[in-house]
Amino acid sequence: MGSDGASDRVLVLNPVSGSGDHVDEVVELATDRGFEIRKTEESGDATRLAREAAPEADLVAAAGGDGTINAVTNGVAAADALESTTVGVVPAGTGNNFAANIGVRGLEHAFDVIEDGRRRRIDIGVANDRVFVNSCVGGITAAASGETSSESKAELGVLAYVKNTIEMVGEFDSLPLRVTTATGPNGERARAWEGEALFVLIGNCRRFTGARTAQADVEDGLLEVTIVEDTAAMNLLGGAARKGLFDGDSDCIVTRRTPALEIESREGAVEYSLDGEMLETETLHLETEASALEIAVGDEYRIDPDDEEVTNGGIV
Ligand SMILES: Nc1ncnc2c1ncn2[C@@H]1O[C@H](COP(=O)(O)OP(=O)(O)OP(=O)(O)O)[C@@H](O)[C@H]1O
Repeated sequence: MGSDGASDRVLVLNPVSGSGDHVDEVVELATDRGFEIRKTEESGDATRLAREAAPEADLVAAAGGDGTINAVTNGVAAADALESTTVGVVPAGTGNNFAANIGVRGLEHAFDVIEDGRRRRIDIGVANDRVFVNSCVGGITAAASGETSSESKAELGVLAYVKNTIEMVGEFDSLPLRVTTATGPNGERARAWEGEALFVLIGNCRRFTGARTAQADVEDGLLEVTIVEDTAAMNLLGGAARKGLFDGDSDCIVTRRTPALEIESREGAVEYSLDGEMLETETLHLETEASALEIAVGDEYRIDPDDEEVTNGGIV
């Protein structure tokens, strides 16, 4: 307890995330470590609970999946407390992509990390007026974003991800989009892409290309944009997943790194998934806020995931 009676550490617990069997263990671990526990009772509670807790708490932890982390971060941002409040991640969801990307391996490990781990200030993505930490995806991926199998295979590369999602969804419509990316930190020299997209994938902490690691550099002030044109789907459905495509080295995959972009639909509203939480809009403005969020990270978290010396667990 703080001197004014407010809790220094609050845990926002989603009791229905994942398979819902984490509650007893999380409550025990959190109680032992002096957390005040606030359980969600319905959809939307996590943001409100975090917003109420953040002005007083030094740390607000989110126990749930990526959607709960997203909600808690939005709550801390809404309280205007990102400067003063650290966010902790307790992975109790289905996919737990964000937790894996910041080196948090399980429930007990999460509390050890909060206790002893490093603190890093990472970028957040802002999509219209909402925050995301891991990724924002539009297209058929958005519809399938709750599915673990598709999520975990993202590490295999963008085409494996696309192929898997197509198989899961069964049918899809491509999106007529115009995507304008800023190439400089202040938005100068915009570049535009226009066409039929099967997916548009924007990674903050998460990358969709076939790189060695699924974690993107989340301290570089840039979003990693991957647009998959619908010709890629045709190739895939014909079984022609050519190897070169996995690196984005293809006519049908456009990749950009940018601090800001705008996606306009030329045919009505598009559904996007922000860390698994849905948003429907015709125009989406995305930008990074560099170093905006302080989080507790595990040993396996890499500032630069492409750094050869550290991608193999720190062994040179
Ligand atoms: N008490 C509750 N009852 C019903 N729904 C809830 C409750 N608390 C949160 N939710 C809903 O849970 C969703 C978030 O789930 P979350 O993403 O954390 O878990 P998951 O889907 O199991 O995991 P992952 O995203 O890692 O695959 C939100 O959309 C939110 O509306």
